[in-house]
Amino acid sequence: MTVGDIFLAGTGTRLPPAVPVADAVAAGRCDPALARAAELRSVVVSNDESGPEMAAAAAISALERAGVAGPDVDLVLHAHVYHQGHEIWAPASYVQRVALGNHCPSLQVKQASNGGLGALELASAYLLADPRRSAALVTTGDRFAPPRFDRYGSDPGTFYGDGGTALVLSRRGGFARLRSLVTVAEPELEGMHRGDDPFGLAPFDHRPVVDLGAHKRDFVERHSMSFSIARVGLGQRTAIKEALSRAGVDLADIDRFTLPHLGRRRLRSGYFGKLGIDQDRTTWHWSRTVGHLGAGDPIAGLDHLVTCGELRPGDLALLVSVGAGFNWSCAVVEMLDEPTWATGRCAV
Ligand SMILES: CCC(=O)NCCNC(=O)CCNC(=O)[C@H](O)C(C)(C)COP(=O)(O)O
Repeated sequence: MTVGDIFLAGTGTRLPPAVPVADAVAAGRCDPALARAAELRSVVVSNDESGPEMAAAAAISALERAGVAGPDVDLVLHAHVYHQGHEIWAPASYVQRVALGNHCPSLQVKQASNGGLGALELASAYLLADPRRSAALVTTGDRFAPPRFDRYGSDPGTFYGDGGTALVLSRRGGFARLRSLVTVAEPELEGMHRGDDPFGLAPFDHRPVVDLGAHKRDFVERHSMSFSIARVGLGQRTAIKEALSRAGVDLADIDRFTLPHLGRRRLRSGYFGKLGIDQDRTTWHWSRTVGHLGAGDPIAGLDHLVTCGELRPGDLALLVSVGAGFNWSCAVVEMLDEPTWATGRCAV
């Protein structure tokens, strides 16, 4: 999508305290070999707040920064990956009630870890479809808590963190402009997160803990690792290339990259080397203290880069995202102003 006049008016994150990976290793909660390969320093872990509660808190911050209130918002999209705390329930309506109190449509978006940018793409199209619409709220929120999810071992190579993120899109203006947003899909890879398990009747029918490693092993046994690596790499490269092209820029024009909060091994094999991305211009140095926030990595990464003053007016950011399916979204964002929350003060 080459986007017309869609602006980013405000971002917000709600991240709980960081737990050092070394502590998890010492306590026997994290495999030392996985910790050595992932090279994360810590993951943020919620002891009390659920994904929707953290999403709502992030939304309140983003709306305040954007100067946007309930009556201005024409759509709420809440993206998530994992259990939201209740069974038959509407977490998007919870975020809407707590953060907005308005009456526009509110929906959940599930596109695994690509859900944040997937929601951004849908919200952009929704705003462009009707000139009377002016703003949309996109949130993400997840809490990857045990016993059913092992944040260090359920997806070997990725350590998961808990948190909420929010982004306010506006047609009236903002600190940045959405120059392009492209999504590429490859459903041939959906089996990589399903494996050989039959379809169940209820969550966790077949295994007590999420085990994406087992599903990947089943898939690779049938389709080979070379096929998997090649198709995953092709999809990511295609999304990046198309997003750059539609924005009329090259990779060399990009000042900062928000990358998926994967471990270092996965980033090295899938991003740094393959795409020729200088890791010092990415969010890796920060994401290695946070962990994978499910659908929230791109919004959290952008919020971090802006808050830390790493993105200045005129700079370009490439938001790079991937989700089981697979789906890959990439967005080019052009910084227009220095927002008030760009304090330059942030922990890394
Ligand atoms: C909900 C989880 C989710 O959507 N995660 C995003 C998709 N997963 C990833 O991108 C993680 C990296 N995995 C891969 O690239 C593929 O599984 C490969 C290409 C098979 C490599 O696997 P690895 O050897 O790193 O386990």
